[in-house]
Amino acid sequence: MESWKGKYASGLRFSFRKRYSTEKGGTVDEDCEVISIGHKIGDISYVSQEEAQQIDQELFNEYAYSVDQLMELAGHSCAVALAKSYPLTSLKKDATVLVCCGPGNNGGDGLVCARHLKMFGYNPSVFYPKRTDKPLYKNLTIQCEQLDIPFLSHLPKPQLLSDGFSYIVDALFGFSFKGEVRPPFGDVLKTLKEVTVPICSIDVPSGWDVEGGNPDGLQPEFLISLTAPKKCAEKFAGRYHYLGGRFVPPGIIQKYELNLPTYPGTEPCIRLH
Ligand SMILES: NC(=O)C1=CN([C@@H]2O[C@H](COP(=O)(O)OP(=O)(O)OC[C@H]3O[C@@H](n4cnc5c(N)ncnc54)[C@H](OP(=O)(O)O)[C@@H]3O)[C@@H](O)[C@H]2O)[C@H](O)CC1
Ligand SMILES: [K+]
Repeated sequence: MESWKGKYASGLRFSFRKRYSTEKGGTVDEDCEVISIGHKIGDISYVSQEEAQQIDQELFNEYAYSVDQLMELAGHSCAVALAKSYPLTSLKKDATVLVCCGPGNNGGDGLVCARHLKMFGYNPSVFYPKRTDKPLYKNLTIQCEQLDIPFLSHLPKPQLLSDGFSYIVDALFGFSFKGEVRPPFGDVLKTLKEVTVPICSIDVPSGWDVEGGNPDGLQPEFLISLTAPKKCAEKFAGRYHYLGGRFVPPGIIQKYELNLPTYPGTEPCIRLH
């Protein structure tokens, strides 16, 4: 398993060896590397809502990425992490998955993810209740439709969802979610809370405060943090936590003093726990 064991991305990097005492009186050594000053050794960074939005804007404005590019990389990393966590062979034969997409870029990640899941042999459907007219979203929608990915006109009841899908991808809201949830998404989140199949959240579990979480909200089994985990991810208690969106340049890592694990080989995502 390529899970994270205290290795960090590039930046001001140095390595050292930590020695632990064991209960039986022996010692265990652990090789560690750290980048940047200002974080406790071994800590991974959890960014605030403001930092996440600043990093996002810098990627577009200073580093000249387009949203389409980053969304494609982000959504692809989500599909890969999902395929690692829920391999086709572990699912019922038709491998049906529902991707619930919100009105912003988190929803766009969901549309990209649905397309890649289809390419990987899964059988995704999309629920996308609040659409925008922006060409990017229209194109992502057409790309899914051209792959015969069905778009549901309404969200079925929890029992039907639990019977009909192996897991549900939550791409409703990401790091720009603020305040009390507004219609029609209150009903959507209420339904998702009642399903018995795993909920898999992209970037932020929807309905959670981006920094404080939400103890009464969705409790996803899977979370993929994009770019860097948001503060609320410290409260994530599910089974699979991945980091994806392998596009953060060293300049951003240094400026924001991000301690992030090194992605192995050519992987677009890495399991944190
Ligand atoms: N740099 C990266 O890591 C990238 C991440 N990506 C993904 O983008 C999202 C953030 O996208 P953004 O468009 O900024 O915002 P969201 O998708 O989180 O949500 C915005 C929409 O949600 C509506 N909203 C906000 N709060 C509420 C609420 N309380 N109730 C209902 N609706 C709400 C908001 O509506 P407004 O009326 O307020 O405008 C927006 O419509 C990030 O998390 C990643 O998933 C990019 O794909 C690539 C770069
Ligand atoms: K989400």
